[in-house]
Amino acid sequence: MQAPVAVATATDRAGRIAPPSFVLSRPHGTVLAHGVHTRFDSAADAASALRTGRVRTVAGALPFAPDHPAALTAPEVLEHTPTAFTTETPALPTIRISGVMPAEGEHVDRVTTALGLLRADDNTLEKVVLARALTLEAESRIDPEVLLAALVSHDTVGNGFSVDLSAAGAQWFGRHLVGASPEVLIRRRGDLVTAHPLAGSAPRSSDPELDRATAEELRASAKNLGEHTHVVDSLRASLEPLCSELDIPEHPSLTNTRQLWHLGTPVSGILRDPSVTALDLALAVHPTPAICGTPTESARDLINELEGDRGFYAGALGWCDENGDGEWMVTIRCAILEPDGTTLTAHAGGGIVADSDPFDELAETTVKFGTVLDALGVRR
Ligand SMILES: C=C(O[C@@H]1C=C(C(=O)O)C=C[C@H]1O)C(=O)O
Repeated sequence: MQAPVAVATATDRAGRIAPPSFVLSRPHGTVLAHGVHTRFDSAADAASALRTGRVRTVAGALPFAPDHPAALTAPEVLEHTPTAFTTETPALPTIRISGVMPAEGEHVDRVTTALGLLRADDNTLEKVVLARALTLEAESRIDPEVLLAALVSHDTVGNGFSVDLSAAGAQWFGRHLVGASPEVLIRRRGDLVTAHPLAGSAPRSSDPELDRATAEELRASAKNLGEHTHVVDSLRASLEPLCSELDIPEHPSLTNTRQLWHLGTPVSGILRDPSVTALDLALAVHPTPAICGTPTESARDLINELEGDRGFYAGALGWCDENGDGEWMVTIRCAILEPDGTTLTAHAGGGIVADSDPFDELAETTVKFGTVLDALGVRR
């Protein structure tokens, strides 16, 4: 294992070294936010403060529901390091599953309800992403940085994040969002805009032949290709007005995590107006049908009715610098750590279309929980 990355430090009022309020580890580098210059619970305010130069940089998380409070901070220092967050794999206390929300049968029922709407002759709903949650209990307190280290060291390419949600207000104070998302919502570097939407999933296998066969089956699956098309079409519609050139391959390619195969499409475009920042772009494309559905409003209403408030699950997290550059990930394969440091709530969901099977959908969420559960050594 490599030595930990050197991190610039900020101190709190008592002079203690404060941990970074935001860390996003990616294969090509890590971004850390230190100290707090301004907190924003409104993404629109943060976006306008960036555009007008009132703040130089912003990092944090956007919720699933665009009208709910965001957890964004203009930090004192936004630090970039050239590698993934490398660290020793930490020792973790025993963590066990303490709750399943809703019960598995209820998730199957919710998917069945959605299928009734998706299959109705007079219905316009084409896709909806339904999720469920697990609560986890640790035997002793865990720091978010330790969870981050565990997540990054379990991820095959070094993805991982930890975000202090305090900026979103009293309800979120002291809570942290931790996870390892494989999905790039949007990235801006100069006038180059890229995204890597994922939709369509199949479980990995330890048998290499079966693993390959599953991947090839996914690539040819009409149901999964259909799920994927919704996301690509939505990104095209959001990005076309903002980009002078937009390159979207006709067919998705295979991509994987330790637990899953996904269909993914590398999207790239050239930004028309250089004053549009990475945060503006994230707000323009979120929520995509990878985590919400098609049409957006009907899917969001159904999610609200069946699941209630998702908080920061299925939102976005990332950063934007003084040049307007930045990277935003889709907030999946994640959990919220409570201020007590021992309770976590993990979420996982999947896209439902007319030819989905409710039990396969339940199984897909179970595999997706694996990202967090495997990294934290939770026995199932
Ligand atoms: C919603 C999640 O994942 C999303 C849904 C996918 C699908 O339905 O196939 C695949 C990747 C993600 O865009 C999740 O992990 O919770």
